This record gives sequence, structure tokens and C-alpha cells, in this order.
Amino acid sequence: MSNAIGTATNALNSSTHAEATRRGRGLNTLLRITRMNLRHPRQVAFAFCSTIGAVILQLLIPQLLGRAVDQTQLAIGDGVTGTTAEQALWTPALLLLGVSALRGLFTMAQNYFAEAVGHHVAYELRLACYDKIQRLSFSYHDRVHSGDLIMLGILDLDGVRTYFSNALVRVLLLSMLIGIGAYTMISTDPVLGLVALSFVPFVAWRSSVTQLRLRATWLDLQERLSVLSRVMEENLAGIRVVRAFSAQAYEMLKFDRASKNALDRAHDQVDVSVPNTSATTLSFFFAMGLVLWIGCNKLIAGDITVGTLATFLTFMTILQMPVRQIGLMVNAFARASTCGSRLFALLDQDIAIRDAPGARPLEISEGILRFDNVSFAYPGTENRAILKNISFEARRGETIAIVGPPGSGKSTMAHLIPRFYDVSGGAITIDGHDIRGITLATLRKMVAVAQQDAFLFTTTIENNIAYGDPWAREQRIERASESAQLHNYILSLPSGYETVVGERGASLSGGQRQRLTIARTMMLRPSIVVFDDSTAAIDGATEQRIRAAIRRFAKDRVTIIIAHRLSLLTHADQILFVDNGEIVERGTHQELLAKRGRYKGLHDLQLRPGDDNAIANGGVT
Ligand SMILES: Nc1ncnc2c1ncn2[C@@H]1O[C@H](COP(=O)(O)OP(=O)(O)OP(=O)(O)O)[C@@H](O)[C@H]1O
Repeated sequence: MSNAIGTATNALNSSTHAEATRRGRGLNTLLRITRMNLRHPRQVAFAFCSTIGAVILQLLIPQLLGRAVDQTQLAIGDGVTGTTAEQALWTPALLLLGVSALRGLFTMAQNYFAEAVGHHVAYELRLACYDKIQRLSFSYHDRVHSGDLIMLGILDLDGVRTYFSNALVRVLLLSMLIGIGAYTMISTDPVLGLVALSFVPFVAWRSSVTQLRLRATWLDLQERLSVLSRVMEENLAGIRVVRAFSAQAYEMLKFDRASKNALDRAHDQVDVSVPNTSATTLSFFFAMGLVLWIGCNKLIAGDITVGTLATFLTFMTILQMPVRQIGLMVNAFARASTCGSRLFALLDQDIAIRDAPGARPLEISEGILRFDNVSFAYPGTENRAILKNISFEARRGETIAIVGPPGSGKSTMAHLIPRFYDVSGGAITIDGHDIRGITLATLRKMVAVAQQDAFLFTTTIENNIAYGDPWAREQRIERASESAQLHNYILSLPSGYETVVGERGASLSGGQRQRLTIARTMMLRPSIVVFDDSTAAIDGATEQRIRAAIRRFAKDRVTIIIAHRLSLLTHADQILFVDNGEIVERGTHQELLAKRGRYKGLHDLQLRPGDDNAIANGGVT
């Protein structure tokens, strides 16, 4: 698989910088896709050779047919009847059969190899896109809806996949067929040839225009299908909310509207394509009628034979389909250009957070984490500072607690340490090294964040816990889940650690999910660990036991605990009270109580929840 990613990435990166800057321009996109196709020279060569073979054999058929008709004519004229006449027909009949069968084989080979090239390119692109999506920064994923990325991986990828068979191979096939066919007919009889070909320009023009118009509506249809998939995805993700609020009717209406929008566009497509089919068929039969009329006159005048007329009519029948396919070919170019430019836009997307040139692996010595005058705004909302002048220091073995009202910036502070986002001002250092100069892989190995939202993968509990260390021994996994107070519950399940959880597995309660996340984090043995409100859904008694485990775990690392429930934080070496992105109070539990400020207010509120005075002084906004 890594080879395939490598091949794709090489192919994609091989484009020059100039190309990248002119990205989106159709020709460059097509050249880039063509180069990706040429990375499979053997299949490309086989596809082109089979196409040439199939065309040559196909062009032989009208000639053979014409000759067979003429031979029959001659036999009848010479008064040959019965077995001799039948024998005279055997040779052209068998020849025709043989040529047709061989042509079928060549066409089969052409389709096989052309499809194979397309599928290989699609496979490589799919992996390259997936690889890119894994590496793109959080700020990108904040902006782009996952439904749009999924559609990109299905519809746009298909537009690039079919480029080789529907565009490149068809160019060769159509130009040979129409070119040699036209030359043969015109050189045989210029007048009849020109009349027989009279439908070609009209059909080519008409089907190209139609396909381009269809293309425009198709792009719009794709957008509408994207919206439809977004509505469906959100509905499925939020199915419990929908049911809890009895919002089925509203959701149905929303889906119906999106679905109807897509239907309208599909109708537009039918409106464009049906008249085109009728017009091109009419023009073809009109030309055929003319050929018959002129041809019969020439036949009567003795200018041509019946066989020649039959050759012309067969040529026309053979040419009809490819000429109509000119439109499809034009569409395949246009589609590949649009779909390709969208895919390349993703692949060329700058990764905002990546290793700086010369980045060094993180080697922890003293294990000191420092926030030095850090300020931060989310990309896209730069004028809204989320963190302002945050400074603090934590040493190995110390626990820093962060409290504050919702939305004050606590999680944001945590997300800056593993560089989910980069600081806008100031610096975060570990042992004096700016984290922007450390390789991401080593930084994220040393910094673990137990996220607020406990996400489960659809796999066993064991795999979920050992996600960061898949080769961990069973005992370690069990120890981590014991610390997270989950071990006994897991043992009570019929399949124990082998129980499959996640979207299509057994459900865990909110608290159990949080405990699993804590166990997953404890497996990593990081130097800096953040527990981001990770016990909010856990009952008081269990939380006490987890607190003891976290304290043991915190002994040889920097621990940051973000929590609303102060009982979890009282032992912290330093508590930071954050409000509106600023540290407004700091100190130990006792120091902050003595200050009688915001922290004390919040503390009193949690001790005496109904007390109006406490609410008035509380830290909750
Ligand atoms: N990805 C994002 N893009 C833009 N703004 C964001 C993003 N994530 C959070 N914010 C904004 O940043 C502010 C701080 O959010 P943050 O999640 O850090 O708060 P918090 O103190 O952890 O809140 P809570 O206690 O509710 O978890 C909020 O106003 C939020 O709307």
C-alpha cells in the first residue's frame, strides 16, 4: 500500500511548481491525469494496440460485406446455382465471421486494459487523497464538510477514472475510424462518400454541444447531491437528537427539499438529452436515405455495383455510433478536467501544520512545558482573539489545572500543545525548544490529549484502548482499563475485551466511553498529558478512584487537567482560572480560596448549588 501511495504521490508531485500555481486550468489538469495514466505503460500500450487492431478489423467488415454481395451477384449473373453458389458464398461468410469474432476479441482486450488503467489511477488517487486528508490540519477540517470530501472521493474520482477509456482511447478509436472510413468512402466514390458523411459534422457538433450542456447541469446536480448527502449524514449522526425532539417531520421536509432539488436537475438533463438523440438519429437516417437514393441511381447507371452500395451503407451504420460518441468523448475531457482540478486542489492543499525545515525529534530532558505570552485566533476568524497573553510553566511531576466558564478557551489551550493549531503570537516550548521546531510525529507521541468527545472506532474494546500502541501486551491494556475503572465492566461483557463497539457494535454509556478514552490515553506513556473535561460524565465515586489513578499516572509527567468539577483539581500544583481567553487568577487551591475571587465563587457554587449569593459570585457566566 505504501508503494501505491508513493507511486501516486510521486506522480502527483512530479508536476512543476508552475503547474501548481496554474492549477485548475483544464489543460494542465488533463496533462497531469495523462501522466498518471502513463505510469502504467504496459496496460496503456496494450489498450492502444488492441484499439488499433479492433479499428482495422472493423473497417474491413464493410469491404468484406460489399465483396460478398458482388460475388453473389456475379454467381447469379453467371447462372451458377445450387451447391456451387453456396460454396462460393462460404469463403466471404467465414471470412466475415472470423473478422467479426477477432474484432470482438480486440475490443474486449481494449476495454479490459483501458479499464485496468483507469482503475489503477483511481486506486492511487484514492490513497493519495486519503493520505492527504489524514495529514491536513484541523483548520482545514473545520472548514470543509466531511460529506463534500466523501463525494469528492466518489464522483470526482470516477470522472478521473473514466478519462483514459472514455477520452484518450476514444480519441484514437474515433479519429482512426472516422478518418480511414471517410478516406475509403471518398476515394471509392467522392459524391456518395460526401453524402454518406454529411451527417457527421452535424451529429458531432450537436452531441458535443449537448454533452457540454449536460456537463454544466451535471456539475450542478453533483452539488445538489452533495447537499443531499450532507443532510442524510447529519440526520444519521444526530438521529438521537432528531428522535428526542420529535423532529422527524422537519427532517423529512428538509430531505425532501434537497431531494427535489436534485430531481429538478435530473429532469433538466432529460430535457437536454432526449431532443438531441432524436435530432441526431433523424439526421443519420436522412443521410442514409440520400445515399440510398443517389446510390440506386448510380447503380442503375452502372457507375457502382450493389456491393459498393452495401459497403457504403455498412460504413454509415458502423460510423453512426462512434460519431455520436464524439459528444461523450468531449464530455469525458470536460469532466476529467473539472473533477481532476477539484481532486488536485485537495492534493495540492497546503498543510498548515507540518514539520518545519530542519525540525528535530523531541528529546525530553527536564520535561518543562512553557506557555510564553501565547495568543491565538482560529484561522478564518483572525480578528477574534481566543487566547490572549497566556503564560505559565509546568515541570515534570506537576499538575496544572485549568478552569473557567464554557467557551473561555480551555480546550483551545490544550489543542495548541500537540500543534493541532499553531499559536498566533508568543511561543510554546518544551525543555526550551519551540514546539514549531520539533517533528510532529515525536511531539504527538509525547503529548497525549484525552479528548472531550470520546470517539470509538468500530472494533473491539481491546483495539480501541490500544489504538495508540497496537502491539501493547494484554497486561498493559488491562492495567490501563483498571486505572480508568473500566476493567470490571469489560469482564462482565460476554465477549470481554473482544466486544466490538462503535457505530455498528455494542453501545457504551457516555461515562464508559470517557473511561475508555482515559484508558487509551494512559496507554501512551506520554511526557505531557491533557485530560480535557474527560470525567464530566462519570459519577462521583468512580471519579474519586480515577482521580487517584490520574495522580499516580501524573508522577513522572506534566499533567494538565481541564474540568468544571473542582473536586478533581484541588490537588493541582497550580490552578489557572481562564476567562475570555485570559488567565484572570492563578495559584493553588488554598491560595485561590484565600483570594476570594472568581475561583472561590465557583467553589462556593459547587458546594452550595442553590445559594443565590454563591451564584452571584460564581465563575459561571
Ligand atoms: N474550530 C474552531 N473554529 C473557530 N472557533 C472555535 C473553534 N473551536 C472553538 N472555537 C471558539 O473558541 C472559543 C473557545 O473554545 P474552547 O473549546 O477552547 O472553550 P472551552 O473553554 O474549552 O469551553 P468548554 O468548557 O465548553 O469546553 C469558543 O468561543 C469557541 O466558539
